[in-house]
Amino acid sequence: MALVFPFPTPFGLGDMVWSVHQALIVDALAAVGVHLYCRKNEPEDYWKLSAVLLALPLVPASLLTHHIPSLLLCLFIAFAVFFAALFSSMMLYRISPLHPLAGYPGPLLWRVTKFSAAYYGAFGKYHIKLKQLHDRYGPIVRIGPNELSIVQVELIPQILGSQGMPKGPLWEGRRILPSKNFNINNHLIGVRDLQRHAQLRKPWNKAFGVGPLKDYEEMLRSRAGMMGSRLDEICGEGVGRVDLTEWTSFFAFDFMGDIAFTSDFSLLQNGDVNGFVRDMEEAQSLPTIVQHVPWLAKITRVTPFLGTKLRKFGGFALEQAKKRAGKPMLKKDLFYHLIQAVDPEFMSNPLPFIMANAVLTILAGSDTTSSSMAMIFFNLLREPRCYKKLQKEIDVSVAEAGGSIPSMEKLGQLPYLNAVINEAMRLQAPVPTSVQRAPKIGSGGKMLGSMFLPEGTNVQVPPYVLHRDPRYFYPNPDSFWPERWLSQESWASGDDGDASDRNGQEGAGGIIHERAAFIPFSTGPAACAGKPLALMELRYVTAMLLRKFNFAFQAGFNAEKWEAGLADRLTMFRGPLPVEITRRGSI
Ligand code: HEM
Repeated sequence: MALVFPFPTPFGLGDMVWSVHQALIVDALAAVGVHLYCRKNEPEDYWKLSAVLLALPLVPASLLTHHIPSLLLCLFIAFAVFFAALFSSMMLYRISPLHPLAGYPGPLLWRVTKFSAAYYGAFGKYHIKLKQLHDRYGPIVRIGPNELSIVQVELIPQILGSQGMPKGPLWEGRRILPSKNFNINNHLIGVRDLQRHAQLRKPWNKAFGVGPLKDYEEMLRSRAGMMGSRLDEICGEGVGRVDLTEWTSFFAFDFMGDIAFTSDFSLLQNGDVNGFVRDMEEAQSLPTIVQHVPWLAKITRVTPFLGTKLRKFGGFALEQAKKRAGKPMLKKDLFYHLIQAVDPEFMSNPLPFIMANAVLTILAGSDTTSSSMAMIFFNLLREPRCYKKLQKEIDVSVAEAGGSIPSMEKLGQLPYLNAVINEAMRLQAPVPTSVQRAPKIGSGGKMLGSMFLPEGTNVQVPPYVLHRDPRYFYPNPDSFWPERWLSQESWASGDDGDASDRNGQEGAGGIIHERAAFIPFSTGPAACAGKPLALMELRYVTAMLLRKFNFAFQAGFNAEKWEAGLADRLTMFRGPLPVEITRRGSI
C-alpha cells in the first residue's frame, strides 16, 4: 500500500510510483549535485545550506513511501543514502586527480578532511605534526582538502609580502563570539579584504610610529620597574621561588592594559585574583580546534555555553575600553593614538573600531610577549654559557649608562641580547602556526612562482617549521645557539669568546643563516603591528631582570618535559616555569 507523503513534493513526484532503486538513485544524484554546486560556489550562508541539506532528502523519502510503510524508515533510508552519497562524492573528489591540489603530497586523511588538523589542534601539537609532515613530504604539503603548508623562502613575498594575498578564513574560524561587539570588519587581524585591511592598518602604523613609541617607553619603564620591585619583595634577603611563566604573563597583561587604555589590571600587585589570565588562556582551546573548520565556529558562536571564558574576557576588556572612552586623556595610550590617527573621511564613528582594536591589543600583545619572555629565560637557564655571556654584556652596558638600564636605542644595538631574543623566538616561535593567506575572493586564483593557487585554496606558512628548517638555519637548527645571529666576520675571527661558542664549527663556512626565513612576527603588510613595541618590551625586561637578579631552575625541574609540554594554541603555551631568584645588583 502506498502512503501519501505529508509534505508537498515538486512536480508531483511523490504521487508517481518510483521503484526503490529509482528513488535511491534520485537521492544520491541530488547529493552529488549539491556537492558539485558547492564546489563551484563556496556557500557563505551555512544556515541556508543546512536548510537545503535537510530539505532535499525529503523528496526521495516521499518516493519511498510507495514501497515502505513506515514513514520513519523512509526518512532514515533517504537521509542515510543522501549523506553517504554526499560524503563519498566529497571524499572521492578530494583524492581524485581532478582536484586542483591533487599534485601536492600529503597524508590521505589530511587530504580528505580538516578534522585531522583539528585533532592535532585539540592537543596543542599542530606545530609538531606540521614539522613531521614537512620532514616527510618536503617543502609543500597538502594539509587539508583545500589547504597547503608552504615552507619555501622564495615564495614568502608572494604569499605574505606586498605582492601577496589577503588573510585566509582562519580568523573567521577563530572568532567564536557573536559579532555584535567584535565585528570582523573592524578587527584588523581578521579582515580579509585587502583594501579594508590597508585602511584599518593606517591608524595602527601611526600608533606604533617613533613618537608614540616614546610615550609607551615611559609606561614600559614604570611597569617593568614594578615587576622588579615585586620580585625583589619576594626575594627578601634570601632566595625567592616564583613561577616565571606566571610573572611574565602578569607583566605583559598589566602592560597591555597600560598601553591599550591606561587601565591598571593590577596583576603584578594582586595576582590573577579575577582569573583573567587563566580565562584567556583557557579560552584559546576552542578556537585552536575550530579555526581549522570555520563552519564549526559558526555553530560555536550560537551555542550559549561554548566560549563562556572568551565571552567573559571579551566583556571585561570591552568594559575597560568603554571606561577609557568616557575619561579625559590621562596618558598618550594606544586608544589616544588610534583616535588621533583615524581618518574622519574613512570612519565617521571610530569608536567601534577603537573598541574592537583595544581589545585586540590585549589578545594579540599579551600572551605573545609573555610567551617569548618565558622562552628567553628557559633557554638561557638551560645554556649557562649563554646566560653568563648575556649577563656580562648587560652589566657592561649598564655601567656605561651610569648604572641604569640603557636607552631603548642602546638596547636595540646590544648584539648578544638581540641574538638571544631572536634565537629564542626562532626555536619556539611565539605564534608557531596560524599564519594563513588565501587568494583574493573573486580573483579566480593566484600564481605562486610556477604554481597556480585556485580561489578557495588556503596557504599556511608555519613559522615553527620554517625556523627549524636546516636549509635555512644550519648547523643544529633544533638547538639554542645565539651566536648564529652574530656577524659572521666576528664569529669566524673568534672575537665572540671561547671555542664552545662555535657550536662545533671550525670556520664560518658551512653556516647557513637565512634571515628571510625568520618570521616570528610574520612579514608584509599584515605582519604584526606591535612588533616595535614587543621588541622594546623583550629587550628591556630581559636586561632589567638579568641585571637585578640571578636565576636558576628550581630543584627537580625537568627541562625536556617542560619543552615537550609546549602547546600551540595560537601562541606557544607553556606550563609553570619554577625558578629561584636571588638579588644581585640594584638599578
Ligand atoms: C613577541 C611578541 C609578538 C609576536 C611574536 C607577534 C606575532 C604576530 C603574528 C605572527 C601576527 C600575525 C600576522 C599574520 O597573520 O601575518 C601578529 C599580528 C598582529 N599583532 Fe602581534 N605579535 C607580538 C606582539 C604584539 C603586540 C605587543 C601587539 C600590540 C600591542 C601586537 C599586535 C598585533 C596586531 C594588531 C596584529 C594584526 C596585524 C594585521 O593583521 O595587520 N602584537 N602578531
